[in-house]
Amino acid sequence: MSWGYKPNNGPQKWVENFPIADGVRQSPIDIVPGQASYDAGLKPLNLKYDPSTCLDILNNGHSVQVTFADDTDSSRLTDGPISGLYRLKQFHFHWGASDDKGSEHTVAGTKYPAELHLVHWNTKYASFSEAASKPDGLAVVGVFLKIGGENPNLQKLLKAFDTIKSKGKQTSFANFDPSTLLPGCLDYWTYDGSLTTPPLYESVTWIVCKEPITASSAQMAKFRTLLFSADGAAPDCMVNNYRPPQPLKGRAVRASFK
Ligand SMILES: NS(=O)(=O)NCC1=CS(=O)(=O)c2ccccc21
Ligand SMILES: [Zn+2]
Repeated sequence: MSWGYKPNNGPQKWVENFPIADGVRQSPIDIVPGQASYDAGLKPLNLKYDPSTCLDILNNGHSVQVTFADDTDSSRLTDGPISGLYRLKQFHFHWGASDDKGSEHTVAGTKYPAELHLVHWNTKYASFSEAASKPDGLAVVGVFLKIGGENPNLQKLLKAFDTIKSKGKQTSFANFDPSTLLPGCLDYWTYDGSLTTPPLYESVTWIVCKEPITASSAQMAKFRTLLFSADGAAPDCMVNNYRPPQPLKGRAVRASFK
C-alpha cells in the first residue's frame, strides 16, 4: 500500500519506507516569530510568472496540483534567500477536514485552514528530478490561507475541481497566473528543510510568507469535495493532507522583515 494521510499509512508511518523522515532538516516546522532572526542581507523575493506556461490541473491522489512548462526560464524565482534562478514546476495545496486545521507550517502553534506550495527547482541542475534530491535543489514558497471573503482568483481553480474529483484525473488548465495567489506583502521566513511528502528529500529552501491570502469557508469546502480515491473505488474525501510540524534540530529560521 502506498503512503497517504491515514493512521495506517500516514506521517507517523512514513519513516518505515522513507527513513529520512527522522532526518535533521525535515519539514514542515512550527515557526516562532519571536525566535526568528531578522537578516538584513535577505533580498526581497523576485517572482515572475508567465501565465502561458500553465499546462494542466491534476488530482494526484495526495493533493490538487497545477503544472507548468519548465523548459524555459519564463516562470521563475530569483533573489530572496536563494542564489541563481529556480523554475516553477507546479503548485499545490494542503488542507484540513475543517477550517481549524490544514496548514503544514504553523505560526507559534497556530494552524491555518490551508497552505499553498509553489515548487521551484534550481536551474544549475538539468531537471526537476535531478534537482529534487540535491541540498540546494528546490525552493518552495508557502502561502497560508485564512478564512475571509471569497477569493476570485482561487475560484478559477475551484471551477475545475468537478472534472478532477478522483485520483488520476487531470484536465487542461491554461493562462492561469499564480502571482494572483500571492499576498500583497512578500515578507517571509526562510529555513533549510525538506519535501513534506515522500520522498521527503532534504532539498528545499523554504520561503514562507508572513501574510496569508483569504479563501471563503465555502471555497474551503470545495477543496474537501476532492477524493483521495480513484474513480470507481469507495469515495474517500481528500482532507487532512498535511504533515504535522517536525523537530527543528537546531536550525535557524531567518526573517526578511523586522
Ligand atoms: N509538499 S512538498 O511541496 O514539499 N512536496 C511536493 C512534492 C513531492 S514530489 O517529490 O512528489 C513532487 C514532485 C513535483 C512537485 C512537488 C512534489
Ligand atoms: Zn506541499
